[in-house]
Amino acid sequence: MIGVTWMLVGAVLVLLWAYSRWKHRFWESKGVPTPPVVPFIGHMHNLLHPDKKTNFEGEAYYKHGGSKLCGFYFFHEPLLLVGDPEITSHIYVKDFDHFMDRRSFNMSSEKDRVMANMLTMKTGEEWKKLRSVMSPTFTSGKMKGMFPLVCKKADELVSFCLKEARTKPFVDMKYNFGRFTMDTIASCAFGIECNSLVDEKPEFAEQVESFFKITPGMIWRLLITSLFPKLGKMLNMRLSVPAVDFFADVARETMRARRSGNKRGDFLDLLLEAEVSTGDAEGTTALQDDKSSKSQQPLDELTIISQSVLFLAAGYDTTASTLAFASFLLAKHPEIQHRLRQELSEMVEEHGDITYQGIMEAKYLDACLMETLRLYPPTVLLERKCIKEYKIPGTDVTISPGLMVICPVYHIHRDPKYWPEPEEFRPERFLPENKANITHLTHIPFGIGPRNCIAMRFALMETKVGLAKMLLASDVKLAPGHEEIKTDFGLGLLRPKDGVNLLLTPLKEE
Ligand code: HEM
Repeated sequence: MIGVTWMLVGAVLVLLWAYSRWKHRFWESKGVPTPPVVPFIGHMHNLLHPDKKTNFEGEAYYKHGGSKLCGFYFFHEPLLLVGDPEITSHIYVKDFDHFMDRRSFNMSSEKDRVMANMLTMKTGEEWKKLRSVMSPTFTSGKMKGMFPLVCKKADELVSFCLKEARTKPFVDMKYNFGRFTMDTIASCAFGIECNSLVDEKPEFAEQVESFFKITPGMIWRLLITSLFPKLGKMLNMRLSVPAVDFFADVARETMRARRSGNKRGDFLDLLLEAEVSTGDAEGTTALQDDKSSKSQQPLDELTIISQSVLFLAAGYDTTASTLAFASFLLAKHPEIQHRLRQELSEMVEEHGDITYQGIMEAKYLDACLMETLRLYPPTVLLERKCIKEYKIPGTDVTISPGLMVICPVYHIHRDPKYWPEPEEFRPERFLPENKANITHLTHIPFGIGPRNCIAMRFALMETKVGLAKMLLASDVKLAPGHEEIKTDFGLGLLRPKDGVNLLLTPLKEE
């Protein structure tokens, strides 16, 4: 009897193994190279491990995919890594109607309603409608209107950093830039003064940090809800962090105050004005309602709150990390810092102050930021979901709806095929006279095509003002013992791991 049981167990295992082998032949059958695969789990152990993920994708990109195409498996689910710029231009731009969506998550818990309604999570027509309502926030006219506010916050940042430099052995610029970007986005988008640079315990900035901390619990919840959605629903598993509720309350209160108060012409007003008739916060959103899609989109409370929380989170980390990496690179390369300061001083001399036009025309400032974003793109991967069957141009590979396509931004940005001596910090690559040498779609820190970063103009203005004000006020050097930077790739976001510690020397009498 025991012998029969063991034989049955053995037969089941062999069948399961054969099934797994068959599933893992998907890419082979299409002629797409794949790194060695582990039965049942595929490449999941590498893809979910924050420390291994980027190296693994790099190895796949260069060694197996020849910088073009490479197949992965998340358990048995196939994913496609696309590095070739020509194919990328088809998938992300020309044939965007086949790849409009990003990955979807099974968010069945009531507590995930705010996250589930963010622009980043929306799909198809709903995404299109919401994006067109939100896009006017970032026209150049709106940017000019926000410029004085950004300058005010940058002045506060500079005086805070110089004050710290007098009393501390070094200044943690990642921490301070994070407070600056939090205050700036809260002020520009909502008129909220959260004073993160002044408060001893800045609540906004501390809450927002929890969005970016990966915990084992989070990974488990993600795994369970994606592999066993019914179990996730039964257990009412929440994917969003509790800080979402904190920011949702802030957005709700600000919205109510704004309805009865003055308009500022900011992001919140824009969304409130789109709310031409009252939506139902408890039910489906106006964007889901076909009857309401005639001309003007009435936005319901939930949609407005979700986008507000998204802006606070998205506006905080990406720009703060960019500024922190830029200040680190400039401290490491004093000759580049000197040249940049010279350009900035000439700009101030010509325009009398830091002006919108001056900042936008400063070519070396732009080149330094572009080179920082090449070496340290805050978003290391771009994802799209195939929504209609698609034959990849120039290949015999056809992919079906549901398949995820991944563009490895970080590795493309460091591919020696496109960037000679890719590890070197060389802003000249982006000066107007050299820009023609850059291969199209090999510098993509803000993403690609119609679903790229909606706030790119704002992010560039904010980082340029922050950096310019900082460098005009102070010389920056690496603090002893902090000559190298450690990076963290969790959740596909690249951030400095243990802060960016610099020595600041004021350039003017205080
Ligand atoms: C240096 C700063 C920033 C960088 C490098 C950056 C980068 C990106 C990237 C790579 C994407 C994905 C694009 C794609 O899939 O093709 C994205 C999307 C997005 N970003 Fe940014 N971002 C920055 C700042 C900001 C700021 C300040 C905000 C808000 C105020 C913001 C809001 C968004 C939103 C809402 C999306 C989703 C767009 C959509 O799905 O339609 N980003 N960003």
